[in-house]
Amino acid sequence: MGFRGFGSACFQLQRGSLSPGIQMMVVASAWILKKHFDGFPKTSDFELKKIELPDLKDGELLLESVFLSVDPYMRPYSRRYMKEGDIMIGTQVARIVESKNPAFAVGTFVVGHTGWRTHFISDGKDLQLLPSNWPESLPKSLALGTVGMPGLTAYFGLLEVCKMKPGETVLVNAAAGAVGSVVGQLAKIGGCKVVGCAGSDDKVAYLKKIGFDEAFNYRTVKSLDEALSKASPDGYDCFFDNVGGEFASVAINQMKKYGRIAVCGAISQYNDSVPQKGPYVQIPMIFKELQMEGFIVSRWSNRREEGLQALLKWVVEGKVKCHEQVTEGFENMPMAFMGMLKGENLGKAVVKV
Ligand SMILES: NC(=O)C1=CN([C@@H]2O[C@H](COP(=O)(O)OP(=O)(O)OC[C@H]3O[C@@H](n4cnc5c(N)ncnc54)[C@H](OP(=O)(O)O)[C@@H]3O)[C@@H](O)[C@H]2O)C=CC1
Ligand SMILES: CCCCCCCCC/C=C/C=O
Repeated sequence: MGFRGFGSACFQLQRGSLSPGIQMMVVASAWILKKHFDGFPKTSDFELKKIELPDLKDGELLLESVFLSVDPYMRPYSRRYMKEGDIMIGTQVARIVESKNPAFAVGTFVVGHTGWRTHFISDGKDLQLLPSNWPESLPKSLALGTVGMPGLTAYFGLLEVCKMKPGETVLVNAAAGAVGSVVGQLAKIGGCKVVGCAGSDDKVAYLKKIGFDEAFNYRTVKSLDEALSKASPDGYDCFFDNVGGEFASVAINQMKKYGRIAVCGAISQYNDSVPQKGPYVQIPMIFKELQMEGFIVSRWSNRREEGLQALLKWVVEGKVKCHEQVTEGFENMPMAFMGMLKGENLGKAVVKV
């Protein structure tokens, strides 16, 4: 596994560390969406704010973020679900530093969904515990990646949407990223041939290292159509689409009859101010009798434990390899987010506080 930058968590101020009876104010840092993104996000769209946290009430916990996730969905979600001035949406692995809730012990690590902030207060209801059999030696940051939401996206997208079967050929784009790298490895475990596309030669080398049968750099091939055809002359049974746009328009023509397309993401369109125009999907859909289904991973929230246990087992057994792109420092959240959108990450992009 390629891990970088692990170390101890950083405290800003720890309440309860002074003499009994003396309470220190905890000040959280938070990144705010100052201005809605127009095109590609800019540094000036974000603002770092300080938030004073109140004393804990009975039943509450104080948590400090240890790792925070930067994900593509934040770009389209911000426009749809956030207003200017809101804390940036997001998920973190956090450690409980103070507890007035007997169900949660100080020192426990959990996954929270409270956005880009260093500290927060919770009543525990919105927190997800890491699987109880999480090995001590396994980085907890993986709960944001391979053994977290992106891994679950790969797992349910392949099993339930692509309905992959042994012997089939699976195509995945953004293949060296958080979701794509798991898609390819799960498809191999499932007995498929796997073709992956990524945006640099280093990423292509990584895909081959982790077992992809064919991989190419979509930025440097002369013709995407020819490269797809060369990688699988008989076409594709399953297409796990993370990218959308022009890539998907070309790939759809290489599907086999009755092929299945899982529309997972459309990152090539997230920063468009003006929507892209066709080619349109209807003609290949009709003549190849394709199934094309969009999905959001939360559809399978009731099977989260099943997915996490399967992913955790494969990771522990070494059957699924993980790589993380770790950016150091909470102050670098916007940079890490923008870098991920530009393709600077290999594997899951996370920030270590
Ligand atoms: N439906 C769902 O429930 C979920 C959907 N998703 C979606 O899955 C996709 C992958 O997410 P995730 O694995 O977290 O992110 P990644 O770790 O794959 O990071 C994003 C990658 O996208 C690629 N990329 C960026 N811009 C473009 C572009 N214009 N054309 C082609 N590729 C581009 C870059 O890789 P490269 O260098 O190869 O270009 C970049 O590294 C996203 O579309 C995301 O929105 C993610 C989670 C859940
Ligand atoms: C506050 C964090 C909510 C996490 C939601 C994750 C859902 C991701 C769905 C992704 C869609 C497209 O990228």
